Amino acid sequence: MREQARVVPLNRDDASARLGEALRLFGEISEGTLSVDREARITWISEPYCRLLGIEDADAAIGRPVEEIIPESRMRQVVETGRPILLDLLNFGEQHFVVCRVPLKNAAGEVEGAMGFVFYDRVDYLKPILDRFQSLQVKLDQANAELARARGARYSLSSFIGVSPAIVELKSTARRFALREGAVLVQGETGVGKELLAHALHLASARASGPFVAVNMAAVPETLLESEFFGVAPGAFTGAERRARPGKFELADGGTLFLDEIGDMPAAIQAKFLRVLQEGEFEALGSNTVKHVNVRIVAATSQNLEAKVEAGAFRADLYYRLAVLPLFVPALRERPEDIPVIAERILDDIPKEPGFGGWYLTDSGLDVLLAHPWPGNVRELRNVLERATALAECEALDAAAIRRVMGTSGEADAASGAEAAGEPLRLADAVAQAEAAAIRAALARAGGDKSRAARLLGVSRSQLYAKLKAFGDPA
Ligand SMILES: Nc1ncnc2c1ncn2[C@@H]1O[C@H](COP(=O)(O)OP(=O)(O)OP(=O)(O)O)[C@@H](O)[C@H]1O
Repeated sequence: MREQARVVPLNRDDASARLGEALRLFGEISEGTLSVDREARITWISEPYCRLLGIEDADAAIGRPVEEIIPESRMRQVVETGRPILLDLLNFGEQHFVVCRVPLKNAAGEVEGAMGFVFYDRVDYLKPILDRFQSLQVKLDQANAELARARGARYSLSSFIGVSPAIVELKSTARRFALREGAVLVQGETGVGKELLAHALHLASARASGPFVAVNMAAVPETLLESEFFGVAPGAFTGAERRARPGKFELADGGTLFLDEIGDMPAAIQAKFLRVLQEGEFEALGSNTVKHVNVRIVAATSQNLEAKVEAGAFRADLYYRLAVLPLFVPALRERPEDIPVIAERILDDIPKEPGFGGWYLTDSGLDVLLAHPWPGNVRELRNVLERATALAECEALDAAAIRRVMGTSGEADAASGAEAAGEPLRLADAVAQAEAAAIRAALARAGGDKSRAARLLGVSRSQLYAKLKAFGDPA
């Protein structure tokens, strides 16, 4: 038996009597009823509604602000605006209710409170819409969970391998910096693990459960950087971009925004960026609404940013904002004691052949690694080991197995490995070798500045970046 709603007597005149009758009817078909006073404090709640909400003592709810009992309630909005919300979905924990909320007014038209009616899925005609809503909600939750996983940081400080005094000290400084809120600037040659360190900083910070969002300045075409960072308001452009799109700042709200290759940030974006760092606010493209975000910045560069500032190619004020907490990752050749431990970890991660015990370096193999200058640092070391294991005949990697994939120039190159092994050189490999050589020469002439190197090569920054990624060894 459904309980009759005990509606406040409203028979002061005909109109209020009719309203009272309507409310009673609503109360009869609804599966829960609630009333609040003009301060949105609960004045009455029906027993079925208490059961739906899992409330044992209805009296204990009386007099409490409605949000204390139903956090997502919008009854306060109804008493504040005097306008009903005739059809709405209310989330309560895992449950979703269809609700209807109406204001209660006195003869003078003043709001005295509000009534809310709840319809659960036992009401047949609501079942299809609730089922559909619930299945969409499940899909949305799954998509959000996947997105959060993809955006989350993957590497903690324990994945940053190193036993050299420089790395031990770097990790201890990073641990302290992680707990602070200032921007971190990670500097070091390409492939030394700056991105890995950025992930680790995020995971060791109070923001660890928030998003980790990365943007590579060199990989995004200059014309798209602004929308990438600040997002696009609905209708900002015609055609494909008609829909709103959040920018990386918004996506990183409550977490960390990692800016890789910060030295490549175009001057036009630098000014806008500085404003966000100073004021914590920005406007999406095509919008004049200011958005506020709480984002921690971790930036990385393999260029000498101070020299860029002196040359006027990077704003000094932005540099000081970014380099509040500076970290420097030394090159691999300056810490040879890290090579055996990093190599061991990399080999552990490489899938083993069935029946194999696992990859390992012989003394002569290790000597070759120790003698190499590693211009591409740990990334190059990883590539060498991956290639060596791909071509190796047994699990022991000796000097010959390593040299074979290092090429005569001492750099990792699968094609030259094949050549050395007497295998025919495919045209694609030959082209790739020539491209890699041209890129290395351009990077050397440009002092590691990828924008300049791209100009020298006559390609865009993003094209150069794509090539570097494809070669796996940008040095
Ligand atoms: N200390 C380390 N321990 C384990 N792996 C490492 C270490 N340093 C770097 N690596 C690995 O080397 C590769 C390159 O690292 P990462 O991309 O972080 O370098 P980077 O300095 O950001 O390079 P770039 O400047 O080219 O973007 C990654 O596969 C990373 O996991």
